[in-house]
Amino acid sequence: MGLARFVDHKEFAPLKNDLILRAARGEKVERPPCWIMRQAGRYLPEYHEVKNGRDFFETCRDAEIASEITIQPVRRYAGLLDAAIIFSDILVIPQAMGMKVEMVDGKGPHFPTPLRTESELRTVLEYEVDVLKELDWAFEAITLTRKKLEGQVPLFGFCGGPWTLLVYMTEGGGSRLFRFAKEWINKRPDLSKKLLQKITDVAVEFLSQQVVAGAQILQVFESWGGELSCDDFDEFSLPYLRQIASKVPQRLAELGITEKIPLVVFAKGSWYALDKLCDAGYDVVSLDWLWDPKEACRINHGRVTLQGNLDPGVMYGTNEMITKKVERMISGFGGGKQRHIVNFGHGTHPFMDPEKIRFFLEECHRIGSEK
Ligand SMILES: Cc1c2[nH]c(c1CCC(=O)O)Cc1[nH]c(c(CCC(=O)O)c1C)Cc1[nH]c(c(CCC(=O)O)c1C)Cc1[nH]c(c(C)c1CCC(=O)O)C2
Repeated sequence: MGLARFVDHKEFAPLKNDLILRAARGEKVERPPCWIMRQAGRYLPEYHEVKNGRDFFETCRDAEIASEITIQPVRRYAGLLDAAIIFSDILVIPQAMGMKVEMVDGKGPHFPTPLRTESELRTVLEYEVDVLKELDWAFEAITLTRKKLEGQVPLFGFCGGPWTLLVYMTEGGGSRLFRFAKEWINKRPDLSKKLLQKITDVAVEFLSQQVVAGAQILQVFESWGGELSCDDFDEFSLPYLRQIASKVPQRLAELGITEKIPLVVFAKGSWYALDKLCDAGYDVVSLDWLWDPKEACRINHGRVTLQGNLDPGVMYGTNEMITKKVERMISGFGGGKQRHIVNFGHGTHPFMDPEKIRFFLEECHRIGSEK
C-alpha cells in the first residue's frame, strides 16, 4: 500500500456550487447541472494559445498549463458550467505501467511498442507501478487546479476503463477493426484478464489519489465498451468497472477520506449493459446519444443519476435546432429536476464553434429551470 501525498483539504476554498454533487446523490435540484466531455481543448482558441505548439503530454505534465487549460471553459462560460474536468488523458495509465505513448498531431495516440506477444504482455504484468511517483504530476495539477478554482465548481478526476486501455495498449492507437484486442480476448482470455486486473488495480489507486489531491467527483471512460458483444462486456469490462466502484471507496477510507465521492461511468456504445451498469456501484451512468432518454429512465427506474446525452453533432446546427434538441433531452429525462446531469453523448469536436456551445449551455439553463 502506497503512502498518500499530504494535501490539506482545509486550504481549499469552500464549494460555492455543489449542484452536480447533489444531482449525483439523487437529490431534487433547481435545474440539471451542466458540463461537457472534452470541454477543455481544441475547439477553444485560448487552448491553442496556451498550448503554443507544445507536445500534448508535456502540457498535461505541466501543472500551471494543465490547470489553466482546465479552467479556460469555466472562465469563458462563466456561471454556465457546473463542473471542471482536469486536463489530462486516459492514456497516462499505460504510461505509468511502463509503456511509451506519443500524441501525434492530427492523428491521435501512438504506442511505438504495443502488446502483441505473450512476453511483451508479461513484461507489463511484472512492471511494478508506483502510482504516486509515476503520476505525481497529475496529482500536482489537480491540487493546483482545485486551488485556482476557488470553489467555483467541483473538479472531476478521471481514468480510462480497463477494457478501453487494453484496446489502446494492444492496438497501439485508435482502431477500426480491433483486430489485436479481439485476438487477445479470444485467444488468450486468461492473460487478457490478468492485464485487465493489473489496469484495474492501477486505476483504483490513481482515482483514489486524485481525490487525495483534490478531485471531488470521478469519471471512468470506457469509451470502447460498445466494441464488445454483450457476452464479452460481461466478461471483459463489467467485472472490472464493478471492482473500481467498490474498491475506490475502500481505498479512500484507508487514505482517511470518509466523505462520499460520486462515481460516474461512461461505457460508450454498451446499450445492452445499461441495466447492469445501474447496479454496478456507480452514482451516475453516462449515456451516449443513441439512447432515447425516456427508455433509459424506464430501465434505470431511479437507481442512479443519468448523464448525457445530446448528439454533439447538433452543435453544427442552427440555434433553433439546438433549442429543440435541448427541450427533448431535458423533458426526456423527466424535466431535469432530479437524476439528470446534462452532457453530450460524447466529447466536443475540434471544429465546434464555442459560441454554439455557449448557446447550448444557456438553453440548458433556461429550459432546465422552467416550471
Ligand atoms: C478515448 C479517450 C482518450 N482520452 C480520453 C478518452 C475518453 C473520452 C473519449 O472517449 O473521448 C479522455 C480525455 N482526453 C482529454 C480529456 C481532458 C478533459 C476534458 O474532457 O476536457 C479527457 C477526459 C484531453 C485530450 N486528449 C487528446 C486531446 C487532443 C490533443 C491535442 O492534439 O491538442 C485532448 C484535448 C488526445 C487524445 N486522447 C485520446 C485520443 C483518442 C486522442 C486523440 C483525439 C483526437 O484526435 O480527437 C484517448
